[in-house]
Amino acid sequence: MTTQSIMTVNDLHVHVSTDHCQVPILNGVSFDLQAGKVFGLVGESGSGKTMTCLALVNLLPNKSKVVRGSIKLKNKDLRNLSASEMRQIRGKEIAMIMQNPMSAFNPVVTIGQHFRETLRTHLQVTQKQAEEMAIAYLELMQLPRPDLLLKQYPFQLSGGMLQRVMIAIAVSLQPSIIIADEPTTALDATNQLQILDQLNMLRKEYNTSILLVSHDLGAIAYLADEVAVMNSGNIVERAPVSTLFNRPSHPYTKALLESRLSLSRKACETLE
Ligand SMILES: Nc1ncnc2c1ncn2[C@@H]1O[C@H](COP(=O)(O)OP(=O)(O)OP(=O)(O)O)[C@@H](O)[C@H]1O
Repeated sequence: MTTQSIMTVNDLHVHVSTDHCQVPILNGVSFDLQAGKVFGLVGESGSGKTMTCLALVNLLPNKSKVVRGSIKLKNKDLRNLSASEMRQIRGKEIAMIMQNPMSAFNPVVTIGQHFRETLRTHLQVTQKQAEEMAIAYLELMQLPRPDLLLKQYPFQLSGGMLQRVMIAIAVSLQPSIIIADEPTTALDATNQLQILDQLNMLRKEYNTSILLVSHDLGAIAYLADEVAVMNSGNIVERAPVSTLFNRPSHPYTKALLESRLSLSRKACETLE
């Protein structure tokens, strides 16, 4: 089967301005995302994973900016788009699922309003059609009683349910790419597995490309086809998932895998 490249990131450099100088945060990051494939991004805290994700959707924090490189979505360079063109791309073409689902929702707005607003911003649908679509996508994410769920407020749902609602909203626009930055970190083990299974279902069902950022190497091994390892704003190694875990070549990758293994060993010893 041939693979289709959806996004190509080439030589991406991001700097943060301080009062005195420009601090490099990303130093020439390159990768591509393929339809129906999961690309995993791993690396220690502060290595630049989140900044990479934010750069792709033009949501870098204040004082930081892309200074070099290209981000091509289906051959269109996102760096040349206006703010309003970029708003159309976010959601419709590229959806983001973040670590803390609660912060993605307005606490005084019901799930139904969130859903309808997202759909009606991007698609020409009536309130009734938006409601029917919302119910269908909540069902797809195996959420019980979607009709009741639409009337509830975010704080009335558990973290796992809210994360699934966020994914349902993201998927309802059938984006080509889902950027999932630590999507399971805030969840317990059962919910973590469910979310990973649902992301897996989405890439198979809709051929969605997924950029999965996680410090959880188990989650990466479970879902990713290819993995890139980041260190200090650089991708130091990139390989198919089984190669990376079985035959890591870069010393930093070896150290990262070893440190996680020794943590698991220590946890097992504590339990013995
Ligand atoms: N809002 C910001 N303003 C300036 N610098 C930032 C900002 N957010 C992050 N940074 C810096 O950018 C670098 C990369 O951070 P980033 O959040 O991308 O790391 P990460 O790999 O996602 O880490 P983590 O796993 O802890 O989320 C770090 O040096 C960090 O201090």
